[in-house]
Amino acid sequence: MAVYTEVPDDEMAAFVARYGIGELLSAKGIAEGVENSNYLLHTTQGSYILTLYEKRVNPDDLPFFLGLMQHLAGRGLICPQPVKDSRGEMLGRLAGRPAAIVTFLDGLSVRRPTAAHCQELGRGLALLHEAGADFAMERVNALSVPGWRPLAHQAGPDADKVSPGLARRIMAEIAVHEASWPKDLPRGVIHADLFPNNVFFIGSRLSGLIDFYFACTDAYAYDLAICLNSWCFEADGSFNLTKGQALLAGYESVRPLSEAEVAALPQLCRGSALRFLLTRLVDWLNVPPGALVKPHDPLEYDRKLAFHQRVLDAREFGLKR
Ligand SMILES: Nc1ncnc2c1ncn2[C@@H]1O[C@H](COP(=O)(O)OP(=O)(O)OP(=O)(O)O)[C@@H](O)[C@H]1O
Ligand SMILES: N[C@@H](CCO)C(=O)O
Repeated sequence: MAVYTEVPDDEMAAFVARYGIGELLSAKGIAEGVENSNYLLHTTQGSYILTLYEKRVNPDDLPFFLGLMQHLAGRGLICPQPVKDSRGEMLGRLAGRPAAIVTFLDGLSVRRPTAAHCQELGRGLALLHEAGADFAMERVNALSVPGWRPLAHQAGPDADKVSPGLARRIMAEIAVHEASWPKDLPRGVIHADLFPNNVFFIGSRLSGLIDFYFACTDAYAYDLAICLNSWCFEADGSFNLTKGQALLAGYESVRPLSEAEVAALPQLCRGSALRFLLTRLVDWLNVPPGALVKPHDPLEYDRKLAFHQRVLDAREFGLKR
């Protein structure tokens, strides 16, 4: 994560003191990520992550995110667990922002996932879907089709400064999905941002999932599409069929896809590429002055979108049927 909000030392220590997690020894801003401000805390009792929720997080959604992590951890999924303060509250306020402390997970994220990592990830994603199936709360995916036109307007004509013709390409793509987005697919809790930086491994074994702040209620296969996009392309822009096959096989080893999900996968991949192109574009054009953040390249997702516009069948992602 990034650091948008600096917290004075005395405020930080007073905040941590309310949680019964020992005395604060150090608090370091974490430069990775783009969404919220994160600090790695060391206390006399161990390590924790402090998150201050920023612009894209609606405070009304925080009970969903924190409740979900608690629910998934209770179902045996390895994910951060929100820590309660002395009044039993998971959500606090620090430096003018909503804030929470969660447990620290061991493991490392991989920059260049192998097919074995993709297989583990696929399995982990399906386990997440199963573990979330009986979570009682719902959250609309604010970054699905109805959210794309407002994002495109936010970027406006400046999109063409990033790549000539981009504004027009985006509007044409939005129109395609508004007219034909698949409905009635199996749905439930999805992570919606399970990129390699949000998945930890110890050796080749998946050891934990983090960053549930885009989680929502949506089609399971859309989560798979997000992972195909973020795990299976190479740095040269090519799609790695072996990785796609491994990811899908890992997923189906736990939760086989229905025919409708298989048929919808090419469009879901296309829409997911557009979603990340749009949010990255808006962020690229609006870096807050002084923030410790490195925005992601929107054009990476423009190239992925171009790939998906030519895909006709999920077998082109490595699906073996
Ligand atoms: N519970 C945790 N345990 C260990 N490390 C964590 C934990 N939560 C976050 N981190 C560390 O902080 C970094 C940023 O966290 P995270 O990915 O949640 O930020 P973000 O701003 O939401 O990022 P993104 O760009 O993926 O949305 C991670 O890469 C990881 O190194
Ligand atoms: N994972 C996202 C950032 C968080 O939404 C991206 O890479 O664009």
